[in-house]
Amino acid sequence: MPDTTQPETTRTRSFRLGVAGPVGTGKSSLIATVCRELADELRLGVITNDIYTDEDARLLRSAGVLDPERIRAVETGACPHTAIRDDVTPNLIAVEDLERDFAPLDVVLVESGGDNLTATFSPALVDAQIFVLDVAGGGDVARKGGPGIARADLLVVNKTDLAQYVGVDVPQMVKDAEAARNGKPVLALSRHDPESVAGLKEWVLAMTKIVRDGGHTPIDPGPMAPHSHVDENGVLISHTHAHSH
Ligand SMILES: Nc1nc2c(ncn2[C@@H]2O[C@H](COP(=O)(O)OP(=O)(O)OP(=O)(O)O)[C@@H](O)[C@H]2O)c(=O)[nH]1
Repeated sequence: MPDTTQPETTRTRSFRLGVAGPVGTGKSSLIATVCRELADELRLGVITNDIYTDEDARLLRSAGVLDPERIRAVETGACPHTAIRDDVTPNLIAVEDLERDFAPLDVVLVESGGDNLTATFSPALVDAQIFVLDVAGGGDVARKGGPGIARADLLVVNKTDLAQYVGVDVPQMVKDAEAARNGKPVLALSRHDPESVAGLKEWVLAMTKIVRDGGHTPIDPGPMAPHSHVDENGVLISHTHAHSH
């Protein structure tokens, strides 16, 4: 018997958690880790965003960490931040379809396409967001700031196992990140370090509870910085201010 004592929204609406960050910092791997660690405790779904392919979704399905049908891809066909900030409709439809098909889901993880340091999710799409950096991008990245680094709900400094090979001082990088974030949490993570993986698991569980209890207000980390990129026809597109597309 369906539970008719609760309003529709609370029965089908999941905690929507965005994962953004520059190309290759480990967003898909982090989502795979969350699924591996929490699939027994939480009912999970995943939406990936790629520009032209469903590669990230296929990679996650092949990792065998979640029922493959709970992992769906949105092909953005445009620069990744458009689909997570400016026109979130295809992503919202994908999230709502997943929530309906597998109701009730506890958490839907939405992976952004790899972009630059400035891409963050709109609060219209996700309730909270993780921004992922990695040590291989250089120890000074955290100091450079940007909306994701400064205001995402969690900043992850990933692949700490590689720090020794790229000459990065992880505690210093974390300290710099904390200084840029006004007390918001920073997690040094490596999938090879069980203690750090436990820290990630703990954060997701705690945030799930806070969002479920209505104790969290989604925030917009801030507008895009001016940037340019080449579209599929090789034409240079410049976005010179926050709302240029
Ligand atoms: N050494 C190490 N490598 C990692 C770790 N996490 C991810 N990687 C590797 O980093 C590379 C990129 O990881 P992905 O998870 O595909 O990164 P992504 O951010 O999803 O990449 P895009 O979707 O292309 O932006 C892969 O070769 C991963 O195996 C980690 O904790 N330690």
